[in-house]
Amino acid sequence: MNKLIIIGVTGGSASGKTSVSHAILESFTDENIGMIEHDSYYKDQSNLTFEERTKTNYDHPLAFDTDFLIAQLKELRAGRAVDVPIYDYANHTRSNKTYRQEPVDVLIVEGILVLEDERLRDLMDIKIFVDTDDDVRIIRRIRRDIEERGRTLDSVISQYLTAVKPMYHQFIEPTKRYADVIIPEGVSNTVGIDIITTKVASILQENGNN
Ligand SMILES: Nc1ncnc2c1ncn2[C@@H]1O[C@H](COP(=O)(O)OP(=O)(O)O)[C@@H](O)[C@H]1O
Ligand SMILES: O=c1ccn([C@@H]2O[C@H](COP(=O)(O)O)[C@@H](O)[C@H]2O)c(=O)[nH]1
Repeated sequence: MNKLIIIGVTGGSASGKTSVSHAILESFTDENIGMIEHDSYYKDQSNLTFEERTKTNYDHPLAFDTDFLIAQLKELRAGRAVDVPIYDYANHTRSNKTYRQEPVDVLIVEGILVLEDERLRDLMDIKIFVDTDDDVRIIRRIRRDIEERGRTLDSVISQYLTAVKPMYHQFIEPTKRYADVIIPEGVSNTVGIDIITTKVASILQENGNN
C-alpha cells in the first residue's frame, strides 16, 4: 500500500482555498488524489431550531467535530474507505447524507481551521496558507453566500462583523506561522501552484507511488 500524502490548505473564508485545492487536484489527472473539506465536519445541530442555529459561531474551532475528521483521516491512512458527512449550509446543519471517500495516494484537507489543531497539523506532509486581503474576501463572500448559501446581504454583513472577522484574527491568521507555503492571491498565483504540484510529484516519486 502507498503512503498517504496529506496536504492541508487553509486561509480565511473566501480566500480561494477551494479554488487552489481544485487547481492542485487537476494537475494530477493520472494519480489517485482526493479532497476532504473540514466544513463537512461541522457539528450536527439538528437538535436546535433554525433560529438557534443561525446564532452559532461557525468560525470558532468548537463548531467543528475535528475528532471525527482525525479519526477518518487515520482510517484512510490505514487504507480503509470512509463515509464523509455532507453539510447543508442553507440549513446550518449536517444533512443525513454521506459520500464515500476511498483511500488515495494524495489527500487535500481544506478548511479555515485545518492548521489550528495540532493533531491535524501533525498528520500533514505539506501545509499551505492562502493569503487574500480582507476586503477582497468579504466582497467574494457576499456574492457567494447570497448566490449559493441562501443568505441575505444584511445577514452576511452582520455575521462577518460579529464572527467571521474577529475569529479570523484570533484563530486563522495566527496559523500562517505553521504554513510551509503562503500563496498570496490564491489560484491566480500560478507560480505558487506550480511549486506545490512539483513538490507533491517529487514526494510521490520518492515514495515510489508511481
Ligand atoms: N483568484 C480569484 N479571482 C477571482 N475570484 C476568485 C479567485 N479565487 C476564488 N474566487 C472566487 O471567490 C469565491 C470563493 O472562492 P473559494 O475558492 O471557494 O474560497 P474558499 O474555499 O477559501 O472559501 C468563489 O466564488 C470563487 O470563484
Ligand atoms: O452553517 C454554516 C457553516 C459555515 N458557515 C461559514 O462558512 C465559512 C467557511 O467556509 P468557506 O468556504 O471557507 O468560506 C465560515 O467562515 C463560516 O462562517 C456558515 O456561515 N454557516
